[in-house]
Amino acid sequence: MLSKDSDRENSLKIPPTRWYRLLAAAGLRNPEVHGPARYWLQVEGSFTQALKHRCLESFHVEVAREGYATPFPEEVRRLGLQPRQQAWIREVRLCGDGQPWVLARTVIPHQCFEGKGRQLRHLGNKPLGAFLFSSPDWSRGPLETGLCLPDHPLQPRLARRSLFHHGNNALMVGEYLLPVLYR
Ligand SMILES: C=C(O[C@@H]1C=C(C(=O)O)C=CC1O)C(=O)O
Repeated sequence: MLSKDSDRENSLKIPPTRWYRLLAAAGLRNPEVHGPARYWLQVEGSFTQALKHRCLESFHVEVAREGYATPFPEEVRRLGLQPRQQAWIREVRLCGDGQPWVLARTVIPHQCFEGKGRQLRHLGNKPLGAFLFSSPDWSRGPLETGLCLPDHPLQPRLARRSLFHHGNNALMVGEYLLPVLYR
C-alpha cells in the first residue's frame, strides 16, 4: 500500500506536458480546461498575487530545486536555445494556507542575468513574480495552455506558461495546477 509520504512526493512531480497556443485548442483535447480551472489558466498579472487573494491565512514559496541543468528539448526549442545549452532552472511549490497549490518551473538562460537580472539567481523563497512585475524591463508574452500526462491522480493535469522578455532575452515560466486548487 502507498504511504501518505510517497503519495505526497508523487503528487509534487511535474508530469510531461503538451502545450497549446490557444486554450480553445487544448479544450478540444480536454474539456476540463473550461471548468473551474479556467480562471487559473487565464488569470492575467501576477499569479502569486492571484493565489494570495485566494488564501485565508498565508502564502509561501518553497524552493524544490534551483541551479544549472539541461532544459527539456521542447523548452530548448521554445526559448530558441542552443542544443545542450544549460540554463538556470528553478522549481518551486506555491503554497496556500500551508499546502502546495501550484508547481512552478522557470527556465532562465544565463543571458537573463545581465544587469538587474542578476537578482534572478538569488530569489530564494521570494516569489519570482514580485521581481518580474515590479521591473518595467520585463514584459510577458501570450499565455499557453498545457495538458499534462500525470501518472498519479494527485499530480497536475493542467498547466499554463508564458515567456517573459527583456530586450532580446527571454525566460519561461510554467505553472502546473495541483487539482486541490480548483476542485
Ligand atoms: C511569475 C510569477 O511568479 C510566481 C513565482 C514563481 C517562483 O517564485 O519561482 C514561479 C511562478 C509564479 O507563478 C507570478 O507571480 O506571476
